[in-house]
Amino acid sequence: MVRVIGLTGGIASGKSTVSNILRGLGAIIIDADEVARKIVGQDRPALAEIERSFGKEVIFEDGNLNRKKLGTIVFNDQSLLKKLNEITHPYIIKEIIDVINWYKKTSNNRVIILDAALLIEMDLIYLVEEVWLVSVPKEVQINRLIQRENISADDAKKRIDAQMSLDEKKQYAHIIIDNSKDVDYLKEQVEQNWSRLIE
Ligand SMILES: CC(C)(COP(=O)(O)OP(=O)(O)OC[C@H]1O[C@@H](n2cnc3c(N)ncnc32)[C@H](O)[C@@H]1O)[C@@H](O)C(=O)NCCC(=O)NCCS
Ligand SMILES: Nc1ncnc2c1ncn2[C@@H]1O[C@H](COP(=O)(O)OP(=O)(O)OP(=O)(O)O)[C@@H](O)[C@H]1O
Repeated sequence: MVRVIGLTGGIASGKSTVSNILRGLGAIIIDADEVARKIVGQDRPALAEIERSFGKEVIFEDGNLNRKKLGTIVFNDQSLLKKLNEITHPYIIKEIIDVINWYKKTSNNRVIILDAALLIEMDLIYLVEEVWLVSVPKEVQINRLIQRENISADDAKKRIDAQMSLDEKKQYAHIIIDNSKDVDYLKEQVEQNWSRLIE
């Protein structure tokens, strides 16, 4: 049997860090950001739709998506973010379901971690048996985001505010992982939940 766990949390809350720990413990990771990058690859229909809606200026000369430019556009305008979601989400959801089904057919006795910032917003909860939520105080989240992306505090806040709030997400969570301290503290909680899961 293949089991599927949803891992969610705001931008830069620490989902990838948790996924890496879980991979080391034997989990299969499906990273929704990676899927989202794949479906806008060159010659993919989603990329053509983005070009039609957002114009040539979000496409590099070599045909690849200018992610930084498109990010700046959509994270400054809710209605444009909605438009981008309407184009990309159906492709992302289809690909995630296809990958889960492939693992279900080809694997046995494994746990899949579906790492998705927008797990709740994209209505993917029905695919998972538990929702694990990575929680960080907003100030810590802003600081980690600024450091990782090298962006301004203002841009970091805009990206955070484009997502469902942590309090709202908590209503859907079975497990809350506290990532306000160091990585050892994070690891301890992840290992505990993994042991409980595979017991
Ligand atoms: C806007 C884009 C081009 C910016 O690309 P960029 O390389 O700068 O960021 P990246 O894709 O690595 O995303 C980083 C983080 O931003 C946040 N984020 C991304 N898309 C969204 C969105 N539509 N709404 C809210 N937050 C988002 C997530 O926390 C994500 O982990 C890109 O994020 C995108 O195409 N987004 C739409 C697809 C999507 O919803 N992806 C998230 C799937 S969970
Ligand atoms: N406990 C921690 N202490 C210090 N830094 C941390 C901790 N956890 C994560 N980080 C750092 O914070 C940043 C965000 O973490 P990570 O990339 O895992 O978040 P994420 O939720 O996967 O982000 P995204 O939403 O963009 O996918 C990274 O630079 C990571 O190295």
